[in-house]
Amino acid sequence: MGCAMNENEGGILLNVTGVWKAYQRNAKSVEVLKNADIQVQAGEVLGIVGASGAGKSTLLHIMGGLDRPQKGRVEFQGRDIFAQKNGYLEQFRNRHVGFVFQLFNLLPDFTALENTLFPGLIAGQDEAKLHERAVELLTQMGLKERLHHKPGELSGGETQRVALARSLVNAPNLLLADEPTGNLDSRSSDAFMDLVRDLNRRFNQTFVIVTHSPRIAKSLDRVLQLVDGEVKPIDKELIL
Ligand SMILES: Nc1ncnc2c1ncn2[C@@H]1O[C@H](COP(=O)(O)OP(=O)(O)OP(=O)(O)O)[C@@H](O)[C@H]1O
Repeated sequence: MGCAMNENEGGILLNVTGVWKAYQRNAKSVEVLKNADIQVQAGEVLGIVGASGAGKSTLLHIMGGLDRPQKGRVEFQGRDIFAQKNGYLEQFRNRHVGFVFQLFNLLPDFTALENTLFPGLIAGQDEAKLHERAVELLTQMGLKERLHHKPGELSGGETQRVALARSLVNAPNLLLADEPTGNLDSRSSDAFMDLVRDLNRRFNQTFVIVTHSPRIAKSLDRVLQLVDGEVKPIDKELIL
């Protein structure tokens, strides 16, 4: 790809400590995260598994600064992301984190290329360089012939690869993916995970991937399990 991806050089990239999150439901408070801790190492591909409703998406959203915990800290480069001055959180989300969701979240009226450009335009990247990088990323994803197609004209696998290109356009330190292959057939899912591996190997790109798939979980560097609101290590060999 020929583009500097980020400055990940080992060590803890994101340090989540004592995170607590409860939702109000029918006038009752339901505790989803209770003292959840996660240390994401720079350059790893980390998996998060857990039963449906265990709080995986909630945790991922908090890690990416999309949602606030009631207690606890999320530290990036030694700073508590929720305790900084105006504008920090938006900047953190836009420049340092990339998100890939199961439902892709692409804008339907814009082409693959335009969707990929958006986060870079918001970040104020130089337009010519941004365009070059977006085309390069989409080409890398095997989408050179699909640059001007809208999401409705793409397959599920292609759409998800556009979402991956879009999430990488600002060279984020951390890529957070919530069930990224949940809607894909096994071939597209394998192709997506091959790209993840390739990005990790070539650019030391750090990933946190929430997955229900035992096959994907087993292929990751390290897997954590969310149980009763807490994060616990799990032996990959024991994942069925
Ligand atoms: N905004 C909200 N308001 C109220 N309850 C919520 C909200 N978001 C999530 N929840 C509840 O919190 C719990 C955890 O949800 P979350 O989506 O984090 O779980 P999950 O592990 O990602 O589940 P799944 O694997 O099914 O996607 C669920 O019981 C869910 O219903």
